[in-house]
Amino acid sequence: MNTLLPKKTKLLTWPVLHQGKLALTLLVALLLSIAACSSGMPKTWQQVDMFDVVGESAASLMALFWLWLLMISRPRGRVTNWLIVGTSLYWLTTVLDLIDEFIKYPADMRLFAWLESLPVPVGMVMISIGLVQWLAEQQSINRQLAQREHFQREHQLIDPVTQLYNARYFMLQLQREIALHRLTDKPLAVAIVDIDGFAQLNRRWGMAVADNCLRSLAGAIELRLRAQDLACRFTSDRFVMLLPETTTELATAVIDGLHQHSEMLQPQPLAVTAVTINLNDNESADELMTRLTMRLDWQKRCRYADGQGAA
Ligand SMILES: Nc1nc2c(ncn2[C@@H]2O[C@H](COP(=O)(O)OP(=O)(O)OP(=O)(O)O)[C@@H](O)[C@H]2O)c(=O)[nH]1
Repeated sequence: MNTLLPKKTKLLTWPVLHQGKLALTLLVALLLSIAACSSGMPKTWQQVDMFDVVGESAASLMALFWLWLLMISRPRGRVTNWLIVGTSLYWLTTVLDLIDEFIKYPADMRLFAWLESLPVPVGMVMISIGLVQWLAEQQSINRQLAQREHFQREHQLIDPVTQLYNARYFMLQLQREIALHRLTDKPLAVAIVDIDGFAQLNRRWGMAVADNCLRSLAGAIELRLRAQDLACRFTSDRFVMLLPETTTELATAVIDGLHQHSEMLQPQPLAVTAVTINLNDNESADELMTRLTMRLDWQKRCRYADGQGAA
């Protein structure tokens, strides 16, 4: 079952936006009916063809229903005007057609015969123009919706605190870079940076200060990267860097610089543990990241054992 469809369509909504057009159409229908009835003589019951009456009534009711649907569903505008005026013309001719079943006009009176037939093609042409413009309008709306959806998808990949891309985006880019690495065989390095004692920093200074620390570190990381590199927030206090065409020596220099930078950060100096590794042959993105985080955890244990990390 399609759960996107509304459970109940409200057909009895008053067409607030088009009540002027509705009133005008009904007034014209009334005037035409009075003019038609007063211009001819009523037919006897023997002259009335009930099959025709049923057919004409159904056509008239359906046209009125289409008009109503347009009026309750469409906004004001050019496309709507084409559709409503065209459908109104068509409906008015069906009303005259129905009256014609009960009224016999004088033989020399051609006016109502014309009014019954001429507005039909005009109305049909207007409806067709409206439908073509409706199609163009719908395509434009679809394009806008697609752009909005793309924008939202992009924003789901961005960490709201640091405005860096998140882990999901990092993994997508890593897979892409690994595929490129296999073609070019150029070195590919990844680095991970973890703040020491971030939970304690949170407890001591509060969330707002801790968030500022995350932003400062994110800024410091971005400062050290080249245009082709990528930095992302990986988990709570962990950042990852993707460093294409980078040897271990170069990547180590980047994270050494980051150590110095983080110790001078405002509002709070940070101690960080950082590790970098290069992609091995035939290694997948997941395997690379598992190796990287295992190396980081080992490094943290060593730092804490040496008394360098936070308590
Ligand atoms: N301010 C802030 N804190 C966060 C955010 N996301 C996660 N945290 C907190 O970050 C802390 C991370 O704790 P841990 O993973 O133990 O990190 P740690 O205290 O640095 O421990 P080690 O990594 O072993 O040094 C937790 O207290 C989380 O509640 C965030 O967006 N902002």
